Amino acid sequence: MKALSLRELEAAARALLEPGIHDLFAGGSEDEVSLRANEDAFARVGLVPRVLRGRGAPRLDTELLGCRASLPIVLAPTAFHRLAHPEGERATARAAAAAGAIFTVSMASTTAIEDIAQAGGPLWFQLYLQPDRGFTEALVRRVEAAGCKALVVTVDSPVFGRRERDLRNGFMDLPPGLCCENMRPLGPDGERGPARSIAFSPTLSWADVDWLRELTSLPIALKGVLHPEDAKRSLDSGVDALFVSNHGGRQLDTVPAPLELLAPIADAVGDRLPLVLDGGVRRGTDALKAFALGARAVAIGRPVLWGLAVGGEAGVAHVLSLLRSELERALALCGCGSADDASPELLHFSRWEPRWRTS
Ligand SMILES: Cc1cc2nc3c(=O)[nH]c(=O)nc-3n(C[C@H](O)[C@H](O)[C@H](O)COP(=O)(O)O)c2cc1C
Ligand SMILES: O=C(O)C(=O)c1ccccc1
Repeated sequence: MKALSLRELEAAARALLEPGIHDLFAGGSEDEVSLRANEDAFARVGLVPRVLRGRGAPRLDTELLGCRASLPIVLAPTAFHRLAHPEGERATARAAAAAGAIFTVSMASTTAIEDIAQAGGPLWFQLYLQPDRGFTEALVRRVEAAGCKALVVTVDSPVFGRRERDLRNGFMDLPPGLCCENMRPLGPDGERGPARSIAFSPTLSWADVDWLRELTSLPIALKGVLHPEDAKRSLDSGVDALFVSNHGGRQLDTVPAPLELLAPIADAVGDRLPLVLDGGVRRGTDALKAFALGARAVAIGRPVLWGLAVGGEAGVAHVLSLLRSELERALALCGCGSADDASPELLHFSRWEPRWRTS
């Protein structure tokens, strides 16, 4: 039976996945306060539709970091797709390409970027800047050669968040036969060396972003910027976009939902930087709320893994098709002809108190 919603797909994936893998995907850090906050934030904002605006069937196509996309929903970088399905990132990439969606490949992908690029769709590449600049530079060249259109530098991980589900389950590393394929340095004849582990470095600073800016002409997005002062600071480093993200509640716990932090960031950067929001986007209405608060696009993490687990390429295609039709419907019901038509006037923030008629 085909899932009618991402909620149904989540339940189907849970039933199929080995519990430890399910927890690895589903979990957040520490008390999972941020994890819960992400979805809750969308439920707490209401939509107040405008009527009779005659905007016609909504258009979803957009351009982001020089990439055309058929919808403003990006696949967020998530590690280890081959734990969800044997075809892993190849299946994800084929589904994204067929849907005209941008796929952000994780540095921790279990398929090499060159193999993922075979699918032919628009790709961005997510990078954890490594203290070994020589390695980072070689990887950037590799990613450029593979045809990736942008780098997404994750800046919310100076250390790895404490994921207590994984500690309890004893998930330590990938099983034999799987590794982070992009962490295997290429030799002179393209042969792949042993995989290095990904370093998370608390010494990274804006100077490293400046270094990367000099190194490549690819557009650069910073992922995990949540403070308006950091958003402003990023304007000085020549970056091209920001992902407003709390890493799906997997890094610092008790960070508020990105949806709640979006407006001040949009104020801080104005029209100078496009914003991509991720965390808890499960419905077309969620995406619409993010657009109304200043996001140019949203990104989805876990739903892609649910789709993969349930149906490989077809499962991911189903995720994208559900969200596409939900977003079209939400826009039409709000009287919007495109995501650009969404504005805060559509939003209702409840401070509801009963007021009784007394006379
Ligand atoms: C299993 C899993 C693996 C992830 N791996 C990465 C990663 O390798 N790099 C990264 O920047 N973010 C990673 N993220 C965070 C996502 O890019 C994204 O910020 C988050 O999943 C969005 O929230 P959502 O899952 O509620 O849609 C991962 C998230 C999950 C759930
Ligand atoms: O799980 C994550 O959130 C994540 O970012 C990650 C990064 C590297 C390896 C495994 C997971």
